[in-house]
Formats: sequence, C-alpha cells, structure tokens
Amino acid sequence: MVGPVILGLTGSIGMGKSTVAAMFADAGVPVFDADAEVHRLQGPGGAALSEIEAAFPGTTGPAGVDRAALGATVFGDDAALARLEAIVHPMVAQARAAFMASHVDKPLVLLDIPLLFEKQGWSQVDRIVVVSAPAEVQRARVLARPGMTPERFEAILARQLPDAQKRARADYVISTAGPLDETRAAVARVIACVGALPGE
Ligand SMILES: CC(C)(COP(=O)(O)OP(=O)(O)OC[C@H]1O[C@@H](n2cnc3c(N)ncnc32)[C@H](O)[C@@H]1O)[C@@H](O)C(=O)NCCC(=O)NCCS
Ligand SMILES: Nc1ncnc2c1ncn2[C@@H]1O[C@H](COP(=O)(O)OP(=O)(O)OP(=O)(O)O)[C@@H](O)[C@H]1O
Repeated sequence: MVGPVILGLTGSIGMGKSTVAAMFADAGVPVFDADAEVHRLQGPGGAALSEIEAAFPGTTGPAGVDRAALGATVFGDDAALARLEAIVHPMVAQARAAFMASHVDKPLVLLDIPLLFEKQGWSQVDRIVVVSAPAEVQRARVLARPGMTPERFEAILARQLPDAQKRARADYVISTAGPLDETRAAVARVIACVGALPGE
C-alpha cells in the first residue's frame, strides 16, 4: 500500500494557517488539525483530563482544561511543559494514526501542525507547506485579536522558530499577504504540483 502524499502545513502565529487549511479542505483534501485535537483532548470529557489533573492539580474542571491556568504553569517551566507534552502528544499521535488509517486510499492529505519544526513534526510528512506574510501584517492580525497584548505576542513569537527559518526549510511557501483569492490560487498550485510529483 503506497498511501497518500502527506503534506505538513505550518506557520507562525497569525500567518493564516487555519485559513489556508480550510482552503485545502474546500479543495477536497482531508485535513488533520493537531491543535483542534489538543483542544478536544483537553475539552469537556476529554481523554487527557485525568492525567493532566494528576500532574497539574487544579488546572481542570467540568469545562475541561483551564488553558490560562495551565499555560501559566507550563510556559516558562521547561520540565513542566515536557510533562504536559508527554501526556498530550502520544494521544495526538494516536488520533493522527486513526486519521491516516481512514484515508489510505486518498492521493493527498494535509496535517496542520502549528509546531511542525519545533516538535520534530517534519519527520512525519513528505512535503512541508509554510504560510507566511510580512512581519507587520502578522503583527497587525494578531494584535487585533481579543485579549492579545504586544507582550503576549512577543512571548509567543519567542517560542516559535522565526518565519525566515520556516520559509527556508519549506518545500512550498504560500503567501497570505494578499487577497484571499490569490492565496486560494496558491493552494491550488501546491495541490497540482504535489499531484505531479514523479513516483508518488
Ligand atoms: C498549555 C496550553 C493548555 C495553553 O493553551 P492556550 O490556549 O493558552 O495557548 P495555545 O495552545 O494557543 O498556545 C499559545 C502559543 O504557545 C505555544 N505553544 C503551545 N504549546 C507549546 C509547546 N508544547 N511547546 C512550545 N510552544 C508551545 C505556541 O507557539 C502557541 O502559539 C496548550 O498550549 C497545551 O496544551 N500545549 C501542550 C500541547 C501542545 O504541544 N500543543 C501544541 C499544538 S499541537
Ligand atoms: N490572503 C490571506 N490568506 C490567509 N489569511 C488571510 C489573508 N488575508 C487576510 N487574512 C486573514 O488573516 C487572518 C489569519 O488568521 P488564521 O487564524 O488563519 O491564522 P493562523 O496562522 O491559523 O493563526 P494561529 O497560528 O494564531 O492560530 C484571518 O483573519 C484571515 O481572514
């Protein structure tokens, strides 16, 4: 069984990853959203709740994980973040395996992985797509979000591989700086291009 070509989609905060993933889905490409899976595992009744509560008492409740409280506990404490990842990442991997198993007959699938470079996700994919826009566009988008502050934005950016390095390691870079139609056309070009790869 050859299986689908696996595209990995990533990009820094606010670069348009979710928007571009939706464009792939609209074009008929099955999409696995790692971040949505994390939210499901940590949401009401989520499979990760009991282990997270045991490791980080008081950070879960009937509504699932209190993300602000858990974030305050793990961001800035590498050992605590590693403990959280050791709980969550194997469960995400299991969900991804189930997704792959249900799409073995497809030519192409997309894995939307926010931390693809930071967490070795590149080893699970055949080709890497990076969404990118100039820093000032990114900044304006993120600061327009409710609850976002320049300090929080800078702290998140500092934990992510810089955009230039992501672009340098990408097989395809999709610009999200222009109108949505241009980005949609770029998505179509990537799909056509991957479809044309020899031997796959
Ligand atoms: C600690 C949690 C609950 C905080 O949730 P919250 O909604 O406040 O933040 P969010 O998930 O949007 O992350 C904010 C930023 O932190 C960074 N970040 C998130 N998880 C990690 C991580 N494991 N390592 C490094 N940076 C991270 C990302 O750059 C992101 O842009 C959450 O981030 C979490 O459970 N992280 C561990 C799981 C994980 O690795 N997720 C990454 C996506 S697959
Ligand atoms: N050409 C474009 N392509 C993609 N997004 C665009 C474009 N033009 C404007 N936008 C806007 O930019 C924003 C990008 O947000 P989106 O949630 O897709 O980013 P993200 O990279 O998934 O963010 P995060 O990593 O923070 O979750 C959206 O509001 C989208 O409408």
